[in-house]
Amino acid sequence: MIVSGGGTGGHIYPALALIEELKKRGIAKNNEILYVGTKKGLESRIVPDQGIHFTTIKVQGFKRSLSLENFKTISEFIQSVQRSKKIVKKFKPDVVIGTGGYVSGAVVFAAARLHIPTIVHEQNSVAGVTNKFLSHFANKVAIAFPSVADEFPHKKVVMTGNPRAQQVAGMKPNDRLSEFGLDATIPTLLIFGGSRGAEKINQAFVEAAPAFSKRTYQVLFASGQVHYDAIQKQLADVQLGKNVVAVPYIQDMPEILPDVAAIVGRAGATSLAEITALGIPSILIPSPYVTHNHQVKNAQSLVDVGAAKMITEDKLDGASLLAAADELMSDADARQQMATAAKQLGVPDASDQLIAVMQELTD
Ligand SMILES: CC(=O)N[C@H]1[C@@H](OP(=O)(O)OP(=O)(O)OC[C@H]2O[C@@H](n3ccc(=O)[nH]c3=O)[C@H](O)[C@@H]2O)O[C@H](CO)[C@@H](O)[C@@H]1O
Repeated sequence: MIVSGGGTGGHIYPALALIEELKKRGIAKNNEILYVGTKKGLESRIVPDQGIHFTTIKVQGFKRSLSLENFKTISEFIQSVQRSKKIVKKFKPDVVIGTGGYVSGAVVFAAARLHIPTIVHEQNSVAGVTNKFLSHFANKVAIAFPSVADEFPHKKVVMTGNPRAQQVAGMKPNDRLSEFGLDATIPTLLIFGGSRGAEKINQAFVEAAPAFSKRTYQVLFASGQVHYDAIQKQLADVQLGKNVVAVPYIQDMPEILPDVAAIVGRAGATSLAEITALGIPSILIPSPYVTHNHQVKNAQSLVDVGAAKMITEDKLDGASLLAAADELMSDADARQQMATAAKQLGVPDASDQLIAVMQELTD
């Protein structure tokens, strides 16, 4: 199998979760799996760390408006398809799966041209540009939100959920918070802005940090790797309480999530798959910088059933973050109700469903 998806964690972790399940069930061995990404994307750090065979191609994203740069991009796309074809011909996979991001565009397109069975996985409630393009060539389009079905060729669509949901659904509380110097018996609020961090959320955290330090609940905050130095400088004059911990990135999120009482974060689709798989109450601050504002739609599906609260980014500052956090962390009953509502949206067998689609194509 060749897997390709990249740029941000939201496209990478579902692929890794699928790979983990395939290996666990003995369907594929490590040397039967190749991950194709880019050097620049987060995948070049995350995937090799997992011991998965990894190779890269060079790809560039399309600009929304027509520009000279686009011609360069088109020529690079053609080159990356050629390079992908070489990789596919050499590895000879039975199936190729794309989980989004520009890199998967080249790889899945190349495989489809070589008549290899292909699947694209769309995590979001609004179709990504790459997946929409690929849906014309791929054999199947696996989705995680029923509402996105209409954006793809009807006959190819299968609702599977997001494999990351199955990976976290089986996790139990295990006191991994102690590794951060926190006490797992005290309710803990996890704050992070998607896989790359979000400046506005980071800023609000810095403003609220002195007040968080006086609360009876704990706060674990991940700034995103690239923002960490700046955050440390800003926190230099703040006397952080023992109950507040700031880190650049949480490497092993599935191990941590069962121990957190609530989450403040973006509304990336893979984060939401985790939140609903485990039933974690959340305050969502959708990124306004994504295609067709899809994070608002992602978030709305949780808000509509009482599983989450939403703060729009323009209303976010230290005071509004603190007020929302205090409200949620002081009301265990409300958290329980939100947790129950969230869990009803979860798809804890998403990997099994996606594997069934793969097997159907390759049998
Ligand atoms: C800005 C952008 O383009 N965002 C998109 C991107 O988000 P992004 O890459 O932020 O994706 P998600 O929020 O969906 O997922 C983030 C993933 O990173 C993990 N994590 C995060 C922080 C950390 O410290 N450690 C860690 O492991 C989370 O547990 C989760 O598995 O892909 C998502 C899925 O297609 C889309 O819905 C988002 O709109």
